[in-house]
Amino acid sequence: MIELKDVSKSFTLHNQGSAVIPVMEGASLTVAPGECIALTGASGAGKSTLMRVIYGNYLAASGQVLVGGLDVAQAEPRQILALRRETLGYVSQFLRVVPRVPTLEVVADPLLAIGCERQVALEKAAALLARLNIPEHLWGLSPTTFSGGEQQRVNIARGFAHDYPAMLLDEPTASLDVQNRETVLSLIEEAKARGAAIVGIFHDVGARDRVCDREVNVSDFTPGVLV
Ligand SMILES: Nc1ncnc2c1ncn2[C@@H]1O[C@H](COP(=O)(O)OP(=O)(O)OP(=O)(O)O)[C@@H](O)[C@H]1O
Repeated sequence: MIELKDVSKSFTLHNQGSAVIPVMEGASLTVAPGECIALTGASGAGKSTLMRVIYGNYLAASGQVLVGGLDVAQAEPRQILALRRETLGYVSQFLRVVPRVPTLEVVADPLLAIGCERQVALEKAAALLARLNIPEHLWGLSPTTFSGGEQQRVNIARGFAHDYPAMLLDEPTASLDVQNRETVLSLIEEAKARGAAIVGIFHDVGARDRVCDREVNVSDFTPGVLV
């Protein structure tokens, strides 16, 4: 479902004499449907960069980045937008809040975007918000004024609204209390059970051990490092 073949990435610092910083070389990995892999490696090793390359935020310098058969490294912007709508979900650590849009709509939005019937989308959004302990009296309000933890849980609800075949999870359990952490781990297990291929960054070792089938150490892809 997700397959990287010999991917490299460098950054060109245009404001610093166009210095070129190679950050990744020979990155290859495969994630099968129903499998969850954890990206590991020291701070600065390139975990977030690899996730952004898969999501199409960063363009790989060479190699293939296949998600559901589409090579993200070669795809047109409209193909990447369709991929993100239908196939590839991304749960980042922070909610990008749109002012004035009620929480229920924020969560239902990915389902409405793929043509799901409105009532069905709102019901699924409500079920997720309830599971993640967002009090019902907040569902009609914009999450702009919510606490950090509440925004994080709204973001997770939104990320799991559509049953994406592939998902990227950036520290999905960071700073959650025990009960909500448990709910998120269950959501990940359910996504795996329905066949989602998942790549995640988990600093929570207990969470990683529970939901991840394998670890991929991105330090192995650091340029100049012999493996
Ligand atoms: N937009 C960018 N421009 C220039 N360099 C970048 C950019 N993004 C990342 N880097 C560099 O790429 C390297 C990898 O960074 P990355 O954020 O992927 O590491 P990480 O493993 O996710 O770290 P952490 O665990 O601290 O979040 C770092 O040296 C970083 O400075």
